[in-house]
Order: sequence, then C-alpha cells, then structure tokens
Amino acid sequence: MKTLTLSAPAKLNLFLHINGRRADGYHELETLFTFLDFGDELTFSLIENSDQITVTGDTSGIPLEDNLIYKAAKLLASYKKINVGVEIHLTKNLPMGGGVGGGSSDAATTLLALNILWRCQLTIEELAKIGLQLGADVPVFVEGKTAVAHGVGEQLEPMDIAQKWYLVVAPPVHVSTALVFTHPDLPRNTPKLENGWKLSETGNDCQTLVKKLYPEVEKTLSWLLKYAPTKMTGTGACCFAEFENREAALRVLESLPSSWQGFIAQNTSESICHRQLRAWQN
Ligand SMILES: C[C@@](CO)(OP(=O)(O)O)[C@H](O)COP(=O)(O)OP(=O)(O)OC[C@H]1O[C@@H](n2ccc(N)nc2=O)[C@H](O)[C@@H]1O
Ligand SMILES: Nc1ncnc2c1ncn2[C@@H]1O[C@H](COP(=O)(O)OP(=O)(O)O)[C@@H](O)[C@H]1O
Repeated sequence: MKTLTLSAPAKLNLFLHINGRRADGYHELETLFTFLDFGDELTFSLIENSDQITVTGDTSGIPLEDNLIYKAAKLLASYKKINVGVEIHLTKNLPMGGGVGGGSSDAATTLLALNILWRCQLTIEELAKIGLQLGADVPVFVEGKTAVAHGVGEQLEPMDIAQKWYLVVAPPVHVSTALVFTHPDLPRNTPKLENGWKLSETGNDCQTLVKKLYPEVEKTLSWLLKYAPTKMTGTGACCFAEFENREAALRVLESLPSSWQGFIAQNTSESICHRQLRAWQN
C-alpha cells in the first residue's frame, strides 16, 4: 500500500491590512503570511480496487462533505478524472477557526500529496488555482513560501524575513470570519504600503473590532503585551507574541493562564510540507 505522511503547518498573518471591498463582498487585502514549524499531520494511503475517499482521525464532528480535506480530494479527483481511492488520516494539532489556517493548510497538503500519489502532474500554479475554489487562504499554503499577498490573498509576492520564535495563544472563543468581514465598523480603507515599508509600522485591521466584540481576545492581547510585541492573526481569535529565542517564549508559555491553549514554534521561509514532499520524492 502506497503511504505518505505530511504536515499541514500553521500560518501567521504578520500584518493584515484591508484596502477595500469588492463588488462580490470579498475584501482586498495586503497581508504578510509566514509559516510555522508546527501543524496538523495527514497520512495518505491509496486503497486498491476502490474509488472511495475517506477521512479518519480528529475530524471533530465536521461532516465528511464539509471537511476541507475531503473537498480538496474530491475537487482534484473530478478535475483529473481519478478513480483511485484514498484513506486520509488526520491528527489535528491546530485550533480550528482560530486564524492559523488549519483547515486551509489541510486542504493544501491534500492537493500537494494527491497530486503526487495520483500522478496528476499538475504544476503548483494549477494546484493553487484549484485551491482558491476552497478558500482564499489555500493558495498561499500550496505555494508554500513566506509572501505578501494581495487581492483576496491569491496574488503572492515571496519575500525573505527574519526567523523568530512565536508563542501562539488561542483564547477560548470562536471568532466568525464572516461576521468580522460584514461588520459596519471594520476599517476598509488602509492605503497600500509604499516601497521601503517596515513591519513595525504595520498592524491588523481586524484587531480593534475583534477586541471589542470578543473581550477574551482583548484580555489575551493585553496579557501577552506585558512580555513581547503581540498581534492577532487573521480574523482571530489566536494572538502571537514574538521572541528572539525559544527559552524566552517557553518561559511565557509556562505561565499562561490555564484556560488558554498555547504553543511555541519558529517561522520558516518555506512550508515544512514542501520540504517533506521533496525529501519523500528523492
Ligand atoms: C482574512 C484571512 C487572513 O488569512 O483570515 P483567517 O480566516 O485566516 O482568520 C483569510 O484570508 C480568510 O481566508 P479563508 O478563511 O480561506 O476565507 P474564505 O473561506 O474564502 O471566506 C470566509 C468569509 O470571509 C470573507 N472574506 C474572506 C477573505 C477576504 N479576502 N474577504 C472576505 O470578505 C467572506 O465573507 C467569506 O464568506
Ligand atoms: N480539516 C479541517 N480543519 C479545520 N477546519 C475545517 C476543516 N474542514 C473544514 N473546516 C471548517 O473550516 C473552518 C475554518 O477553519 P480554519 O482553517 O481552522 O480557520 P482559520 O482560517 O480561521 O484558522 C472551521 O471552523 C471548520 O468549520
């Protein structure tokens, strides 16, 4: 049986600016995506004499048809007319709907893995286009490079940034992305960055609104800010504090209030999924 195990890393939006709203309701964004060396894990096993796609493991009550892993596999199978079955086993390590992109990353890892196992021979650009049908964040995970994204997140401009340690904290609250993007108080007119911009001059345009709507996010940000520069990622609720070394991040993780979940990780310029895929192919 042919088996492949890959990570689906978390992302952080090191900044997130909203430049406008399109006629279809989606927002024009400018955001810096980086990947962490921590994520979910997916194992893909081809099933002989079957065309079934199954998802097992930590599916947390998500109906199969709504699981982004299943949706990604189905989309690729129908695009390339594949009739080979696959069992996909998920180990969920990332908080769901927390702004670290776990579902989108699972979908991207599925496209990348099945492109190889099913011998689809699609390019990364073709896979990214398929991924965009599943969500605005899927293309950046398919491309797998730290990048500034424009448009709804699909126009990517890779860039090099310093490697840091992050403490990511998930407060016990679920932020609705749709609610944030439809809220009248969301600022939507941040100008595009000029050449020579500095990370210290950027922010997250959703943060003030989300802090107001979800006091747990406000509490998390104020607590972390006592120790290190901190922002919210995506539309929240996860917040990340930046450290120069692992020891400093670990010290703060160890004193985290018990009702908050947290993890520490380093950012990587290339997604760990892409590194693992290359190692597996050689
Ligand atoms: C804003 C980001 C930043 O990374 O937030 P997080 O979801 O990671 O927190 C993402 O681009 C989210 O991407 P993703 O979660 O894939 O979004 P989608 O499923 O495509 O859209 C969810 C909902 O958010 C709104 N939406 C999303 C992206 C965008 N550029 N403009 C929008 O207005 C739409 O109302 C849509 O119905
Ligand atoms: N495999 C999956 N992992 C996580 N969420 C999933 C998955 N499949 C579908 N979803 C749905 O997608 C939503 C957004 O997921 P996620 O990517 O974790 O959010 P975010 O982009 O805010 O980090 C979840 O609330 C969940 O309902």
